[in-house]
Amino acid sequence: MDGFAVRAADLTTASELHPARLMLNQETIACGTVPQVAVVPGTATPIATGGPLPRGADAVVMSEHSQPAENGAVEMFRPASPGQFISSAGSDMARGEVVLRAGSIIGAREIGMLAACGTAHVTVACKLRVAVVSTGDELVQPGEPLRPAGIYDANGAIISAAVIENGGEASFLGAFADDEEKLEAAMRDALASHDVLIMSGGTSKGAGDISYRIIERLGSPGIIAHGVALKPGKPLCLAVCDGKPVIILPGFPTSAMFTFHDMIVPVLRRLARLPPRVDIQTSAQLPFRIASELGRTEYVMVSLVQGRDGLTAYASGKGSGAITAFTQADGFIRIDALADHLPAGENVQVTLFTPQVRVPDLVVIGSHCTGLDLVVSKIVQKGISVRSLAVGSLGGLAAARRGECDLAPIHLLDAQTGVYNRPFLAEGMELVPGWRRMQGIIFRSGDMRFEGRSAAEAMKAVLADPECMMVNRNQGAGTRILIDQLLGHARPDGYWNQPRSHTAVAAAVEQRRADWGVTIAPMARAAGLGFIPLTEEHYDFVVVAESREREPVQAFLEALSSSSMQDALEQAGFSRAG
Ligand SMILES: Nc1nc2c(c(=O)[nH]1)N[C@H]1C(S)=C(S)[C@@H](COP(=O)(O)OP(=O)(O)OC[C@H]3O[C@@H](n4cnc5c(N)ncnc54)[C@H](O)[C@@H]3O)O[C@H]1N2
Ligand code: MOO
Repeated sequence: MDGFAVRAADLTTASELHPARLMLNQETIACGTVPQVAVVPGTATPIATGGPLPRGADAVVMSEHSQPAENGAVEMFRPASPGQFISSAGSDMARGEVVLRAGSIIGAREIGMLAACGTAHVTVACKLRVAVVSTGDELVQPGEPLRPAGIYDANGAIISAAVIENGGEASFLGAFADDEEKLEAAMRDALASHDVLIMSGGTSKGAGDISYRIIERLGSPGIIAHGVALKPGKPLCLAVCDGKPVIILPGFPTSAMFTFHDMIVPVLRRLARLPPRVDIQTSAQLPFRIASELGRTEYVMVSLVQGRDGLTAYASGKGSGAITAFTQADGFIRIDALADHLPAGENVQVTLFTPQVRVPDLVVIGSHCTGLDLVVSKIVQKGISVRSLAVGSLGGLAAARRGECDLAPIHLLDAQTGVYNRPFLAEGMELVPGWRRMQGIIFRSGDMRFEGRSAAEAMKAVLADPECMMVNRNQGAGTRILIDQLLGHARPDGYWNQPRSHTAVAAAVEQRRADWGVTIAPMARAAGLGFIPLTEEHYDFVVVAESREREPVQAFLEALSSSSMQDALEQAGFSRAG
């Protein structure tokens, strides 16, 4: 404390009425001042917080409890207990005490400890220098324009970040074309200046898959394993070239990531002297049956939602090439190599990506629509967290019945009544109108088989032209019902091309793999395609009764009905309900 160094025995009778009077010594101790004068009985020395205690003193009195007196004296109004406001040497750390153990990760707090001990240099484990290389003729770096048939290099960024997260120092050396000579030179350079080489792509059976052949020339013993019984990740290649690990991860980003975490992370962490990663698990129930390949341990990413009887784990089900599951999933489940499926209702252990389950404020499960993103974005801006799972209208209805979601967006036509959505409601469900989506025939602008024609005329032109190629939709899609109505018994070329999404239909026409298909107006607009309107589809929201009054649900419904949102939806090509 800022005050006076004293002898406690001098102040035993001090009080407001009868203060103790002490003579001031002729020095003031600031921090960093070495005391010269001893505090003898009847004296006090002014001292600053943190100043070293003079010989003889055994307590400090705060200046607030004192008052200057005449003739170089000071009056004290309170007794002091011996040791008061003094930290003695060894109270923080004793001589010989261990302050930091080998193997500790040095962060701000540990650096503080070292600095306080006066330690400027410590011996640390080197960060592994990890070279990251992507391979494939098709790869384009993020930020560059995507050329036809190009694919953005996601693995370079993913693997570099994952290396850093696990204690390494990543140098991303770029994406290399499938040119054996150049790739070999790049691999040799990378190995010369790094401790580990991690590549991705080109490890399965394709003509351009050359990297694993190069490894055999880079050093001994070479390839240790090529192919693992994992899904995703089968073609993983593990090698050691003259003492340095060389890894080729599969090209598909999901496959690359799972094998990286399963097989590479433990090695990197051990080499970096980091403790093993701690995986946190939680149990959940599966809403659907999941089929699995016999003979390969399968990892499936899942998103968790709170159901009535605990957590439900929705599988992402998008396959090795999909990247969105990473950000939408909460974790993954593991299916034994000897199981060919997991039944609906099965209890599973979910390994979490984050230390806790993130329970969202609002859960939306059902049919996806780009219009939905507009509404969701608006309430996310207000700080409401939203989990939106695209499982189709029927999946949404089932989730609503099980109490797993607050809202289920659906667009289901009841063939008997010709009424949308309402006939599908069960007890405890309410329908809130969403918006309408005009379905129609899409084509490339300028195609005279379609340009300026009615739907009937266009269909006549299509059926008269054997060169005209269509793209269909999957069974069960509302759009498929429309297509079948248009075609009657006709089966034009392309009929068996049956993708599962509006986006895929638009892409097929845009990229000239088909000349026409049926999708919604906003999709045609976004892809710059011509459009012949057919009929309007109703996209509405099932609200689960027990959620109706919840604040996030109210916020969603308010955002939905606001005039600014209705304008934004209209601008995006949707039309108002009702
Ligand atoms: N005949 C067989 N074909 C395939 C087999 C097989 O056993 N026999 N295995 C399949 C499995 S399983 C996987 S996984 C893939 C992985 O193959 P590769 O490691 O050779 O990968 P690529 O063919 O180079 O690429 C696959 C896919 O991923 C894209 N890719 C590649 N690099 C990147 C990157 N850096 N960022 C984003 N995307 C990337 C690439 O464009 C391809 O689309 O092989 C199956 N085939
Ligand atoms: O092993 Mo591959 O990753 O299943 O597609």
